[in-house]
Amino acid sequence: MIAVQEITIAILGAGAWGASLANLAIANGYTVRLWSRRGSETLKAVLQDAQIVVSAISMKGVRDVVSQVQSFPLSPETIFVTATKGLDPQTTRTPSQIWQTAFPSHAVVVLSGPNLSQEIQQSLPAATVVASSIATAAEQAQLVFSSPRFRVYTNPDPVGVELGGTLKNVIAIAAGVCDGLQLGTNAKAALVTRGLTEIIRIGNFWGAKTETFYGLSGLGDLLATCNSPLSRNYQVGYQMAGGKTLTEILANLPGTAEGVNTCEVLVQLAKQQNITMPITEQVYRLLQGEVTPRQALDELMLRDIKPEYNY
Ligand SMILES: NC(=O)C1=CN([C@@H]2O[C@H](COP(=O)(O)OP(=O)(O)OC[C@H]3O[C@@H](n4cnc5c(N)ncnc54)[C@H](O)[C@@H]3O)[C@@H](O)[C@H]2O)C=CC1
Ligand SMILES: O=C(CO)COP(=O)(O)O
Repeated sequence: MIAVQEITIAILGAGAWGASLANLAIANGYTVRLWSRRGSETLKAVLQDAQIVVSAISMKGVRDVVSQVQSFPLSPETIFVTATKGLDPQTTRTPSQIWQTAFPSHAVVVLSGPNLSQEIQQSLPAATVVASSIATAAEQAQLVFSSPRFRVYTNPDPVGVELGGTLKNVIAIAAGVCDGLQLGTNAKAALVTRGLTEIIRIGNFWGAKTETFYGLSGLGDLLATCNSPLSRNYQVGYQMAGGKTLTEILANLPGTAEGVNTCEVLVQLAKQQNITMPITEQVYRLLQGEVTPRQALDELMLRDIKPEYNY
């Protein structure tokens, strides 16, 4: 068995999440090299001899970074761990699908869960999920990040785990609007629950398992993000309810709110595939400036009455 000090982990993306993941692995004794496009280390030097490559790049940079990584030699044993929560606007692919397509013979692991980075940086207790079709790769990622303050579960449904983290960002924008308009606890519960129904509906289209969405990376992350002012996506909705424009909000937001772009991709896909996503549609119209927060609420409340489920 290799000692952890001999395992080198390259972390790509030194934003809020990349830095948090680096600290977790360093605390466990791993050799960690952190790369950012504005940092002093080259990508080549960071990738040299890395057994595990973790990507915490925001979605807009993933395809570019993947193609840069492709130009360097890597051992066939190198495992990729992706922690990005977004969708590629051009292909509607998830980040793990992009990594897997570029590196078809490598194991790819998705890391996703209710993980607000500021809480993790304070060593508050949290749990997450590492998912891969290759169980040993997920187990290796589990060892890298597990600690008495960070409980890591394995899971065999990578696309389900990844989509849970990605799709909840759109519902978190709606939750921010709900709180910003002071619509109450009943409204919030209804929104989050119907949001989960919407997530499952489109997630199933992608081939994700329904049960995965009831776990940490689905319901867990939905609850965390829809209830915390630390969430950037929640902040987008909350501040829009307060009358700010999207441009004003994004100009002052610390880091990335992936839900804004994810929403656009989802609306297109839902239209193409005839999938009903009323909350996502209203979030999209709000972000586009087509409706006010109050009009979006009315549109949702005045939809045709119907059964809760089509059993
Ligand atoms: N902050 C959080 O609490 C969590 C964030 N995430 C996800 O992790 C991802 C990153 O989030 P944060 O670290 O918070 O964002 P951030 O905005 O703090 O950092 C983004 C990182 O991506 C890099 N990047 C962006 N475009 C790039 C490009 N074209 N080429 C190279 N690098 C590029 C930036 O330089 C930066 O290092 C997002 O998908 C987010 O949804 C996941 C879990 C928790
Ligand atoms: O994904 C997250 C928590 O799990 C972070 O949420 P935000 O990107 O909305 O800040």
